[in-house]
Amino acid sequence: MKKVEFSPSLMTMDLDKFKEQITFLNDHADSYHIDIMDGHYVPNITLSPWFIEELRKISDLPVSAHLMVTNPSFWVQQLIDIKCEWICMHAEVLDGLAFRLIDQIHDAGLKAGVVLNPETPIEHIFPYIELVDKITIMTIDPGFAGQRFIESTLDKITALRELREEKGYQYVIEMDGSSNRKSFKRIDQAGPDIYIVGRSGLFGLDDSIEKSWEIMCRDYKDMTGKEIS
Ligand SMILES: O=C(CO)[C@H](O)[C@H](O)[C@H](O)COP(=O)(O)O
Ligand SMILES: [Co+2]
Repeated sequence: MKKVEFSPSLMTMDLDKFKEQITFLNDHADSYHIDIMDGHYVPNITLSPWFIEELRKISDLPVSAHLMVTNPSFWVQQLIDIKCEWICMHAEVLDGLAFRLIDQIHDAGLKAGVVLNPETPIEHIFPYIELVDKITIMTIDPGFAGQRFIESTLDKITALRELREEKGYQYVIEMDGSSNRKSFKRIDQAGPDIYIVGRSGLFGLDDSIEKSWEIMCRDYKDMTGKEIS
């Protein structure tokens, strides 16, 4: 059974404890989730390629950029330039661009992901599903932490797992949005490979990142019976 991975969403970390939290998470998390928003695709602005370069000064963990932007071509090149391991684009802004950008990311030796909003069906990406390395299912409306968990989106995770099994596709499945004690059980039943954990599932649990991680592990075990190794 492949190990489930946990990827902290650093837009929800405590920036006044940046070095302390990253130093601890380097030994516990599987990767970092970096939300890049342009204030247009979503009404918010958060992290950036510059933030990734600052992070890389004290971390070697893989970085996955979640692009919530209207013009992905602009941001993809910037992320290629800094060799961001995973570049994940919203399917809703890829019409006429998907094959070109996925090729561009792969030609740079990096991994291409696609992200689906709650109302976007998995059928939307069928034309290029066999090309992507990761599919992220938004379990909330994008743009902010603390949003309502949309349970019906979990059906897409189950469908993607079954499709991967049936067709032999290679993508990993990631969930993004309000994963925490209240939702872990239902998310686990859907079966993603990667959990994004943000304020509600990790950083907001305690003032100490060590304690927050301990509480998250306890919450996950209480709700799923599984250890976060
Ligand atoms: O994409 C995002 C928001 O649009 C973020 O990666 C996460 O969903 C967000 O950080 C989740 O935080 P929460 O406290 O679990 O809501
Ligand atoms: Co995200």
